[in-house]
This record gives sequence, structure tokens and C-alpha cells, in this order.
Amino acid sequence: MPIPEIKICGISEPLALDAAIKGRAAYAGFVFFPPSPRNITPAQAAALSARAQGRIGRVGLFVDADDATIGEAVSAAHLDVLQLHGKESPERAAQLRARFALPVWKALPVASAADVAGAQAYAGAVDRVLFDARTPKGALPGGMGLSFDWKLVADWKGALAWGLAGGLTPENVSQAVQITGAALVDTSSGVESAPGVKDVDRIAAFCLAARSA
Ligand SMILES: O=C(O)c1ccccc1N[C@@H]1O[C@H](COP(=O)(O)O)[C@@H](O)[C@H]1O
Repeated sequence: MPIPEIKICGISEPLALDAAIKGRAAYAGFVFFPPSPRNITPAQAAALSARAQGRIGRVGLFVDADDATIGEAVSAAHLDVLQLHGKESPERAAQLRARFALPVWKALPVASAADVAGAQAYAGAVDRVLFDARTPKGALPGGMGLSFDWKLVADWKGALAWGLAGGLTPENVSQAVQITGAALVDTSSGVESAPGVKDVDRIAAFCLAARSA
């Protein structure tokens, strides 16, 4: 089984960023979504980005954001990837990819086989889809520590690169990779001691466990 790439999302302070780099994560995620406990400002992201430069990829997470909001974050934090975690259509995703000339990842909420099949609509519009758990109405669209039935995406053979998100922890990521064959695993709340508070030991443990799958 190929070793998956790792993304640690919701990084808001340097110690967590350093732990992700030390754990050889490929990506650090910065959340630009004010309702999230992990939200950071473009200025905060700029400082983290300078520390990350050349050591880890910088992913900006947005939820149905407008061009100005995304543009401000891209300029301040020199983002390498845009992650769209709202209800962005394939057309909107393609428009953002063209406008900012950056790879775009689209998170898709999964609760059924039909949700997984729906990923095909994004072929040609985005660079990767992220299968994440569908969260309850009125809750944040991600970062809730909820997982879905991994068998739904086991060895998914769509036309797009894909990653697995949703409720991944140091304790379950190895099994998740074995079941799904995911080439990228993404975690946020699973490596925290409280919402928005990253735990460096759990980041280290997650990276080790993901690679041992
Ligand atoms: O992390 C957040 O606060 C967040 C807010 C809004 C949308 C997505 C968010 N996080 C992303 O959700 C998935 C799953 O997170 P978790 O591991 O279950 O906590 C992941 O891609 C996060 O980056």
C-alpha cells in the first residue's frame, strides 16, 4: 500500500506548524472561516506561512467565500492550494482555479454511495476531491471529528485524485488507509486537545500512524 500524504489542518500557531513539519506532513491547512474555532486572519496566516515556506505546502480552507476574501488570504499567506469546503459548484471551483492559478481541492460531504458518485461532476474543474463526513444541518461543514463509512470510498477509481477526511485520529488512521487506500489523509480535530487547540504529541502520533498503514 503506498504511503499516504498527510495534511494537518486548522493550524493557528507555530508549535503546531513545527510539529506537522517534523512529522513530515506534506500540507498544513489554514482556516479562513470566521465561525470556526480554528479561524485565523490573513495577517496571522502570513506569519505562519513565512515559517512554512519551502518546508510544507500551505493550504487555505474556505467555505463559500467571495473572491476578495480568498484573494486577501492568497496574497498574505502565499497559499499553494485552495481547499473549498462549502457548497461551491464545479463551475465556481473552476473559476477560482483559473482566477488564482492555484490547485483547487473540493471537499465533498459523504453519507451515501450517491455522494461519492457525485465527485465525478468535479472532474476537470478541480485537482483533487476530499471525501469528508456529512455534518448535521446548522453545524460547521467540517472540523467536527465525524467520520463516515470508509467502505464507500474503498479504492475509489474516479477520474480525480482524492483524499480522505473526517474524524481521522492517531488511533484510527492506519485502519482508514488500509480500508480505503487513500493517497492523502487530512485531520483537524483528531489532533487537538480541545476545539482549535492543536496537540503536538497527537500530531506526531498521527503522522507516524498514517505512515505505518
Ligand atoms: O476545521 C474546521 O474548523 C473546519 C471548518 C469548516 C470547514 C471545514 C473544516 N475543517 C476540515 O474538515 C475536515 C474534517 O475535519 P476533522 O478531522 O473531522 O476535524 C478536514 O478537511 C478539515 O480540514
